[in-house]
Amino acid sequence: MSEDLKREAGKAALSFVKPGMRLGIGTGSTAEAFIRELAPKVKAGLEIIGVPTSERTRALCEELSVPLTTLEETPQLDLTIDGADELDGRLNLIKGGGGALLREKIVAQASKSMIVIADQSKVVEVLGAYPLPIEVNRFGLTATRNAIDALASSLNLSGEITLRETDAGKLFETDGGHLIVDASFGRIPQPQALAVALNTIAGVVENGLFCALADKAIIAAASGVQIMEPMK
Ligand SMILES: O=C(CO)[C@H](O)[C@H](O)COP(=O)(O)O
Repeated sequence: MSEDLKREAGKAALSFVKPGMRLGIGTGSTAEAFIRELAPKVKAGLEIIGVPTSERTRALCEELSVPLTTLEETPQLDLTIDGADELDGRLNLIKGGGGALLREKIVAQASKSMIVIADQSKVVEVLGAYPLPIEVNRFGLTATRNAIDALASSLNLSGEITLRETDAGKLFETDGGHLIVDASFGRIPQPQALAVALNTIAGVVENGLFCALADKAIIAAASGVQIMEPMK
């Protein structure tokens, strides 16, 4: 997505931010564009308090003087604004490309409402072209991968399951100290069923399928910005 489209999506999201709101603040380059739009409004007097979904987001908010709290101090939030790697017409999402899926899901679940910001290329008919991030415990990694593989087969899904590494070739570690495997299933026709089933595997900490969490998506395209609501 071009920087311009990210900025447009971020700017459009601002119109949903009201004075006094407790905001969940997402992770990723589109969420960062939103934070960069939010910061000057805060400086100009908009009163909000944010809960960041990652250490990366926390650092940017601190740098830009966006006031923060923790989910411990503020366990109920009004609105979360976050990016996504893919979304379908029902606003089921794949998230976790930036590795923050666990905190992102905890924050989204603690929010009365969630708005996704993305560009048109992320809207798909069926989720799964983007590899599904699954956060896993280090202990028993091979057993967990095997269990994910077996579960996928039982749901007629197949594809490579790779352990995420950093550009430097080290294991990618989440803010929670866990690892991520990326499952390239290609198509996930029943995301809710897969999300529930994955979380029955003990070594799975959380998966990147966000179902029935987003209320709206702000989709930026060259032709303009559109608001999507979940298809019934
Ligand atoms: O889920 C995420 C991070 O865990 C991001 O929201 C997702 O990866 C989209 O990122 P970007 O806006 O950079 O494309």
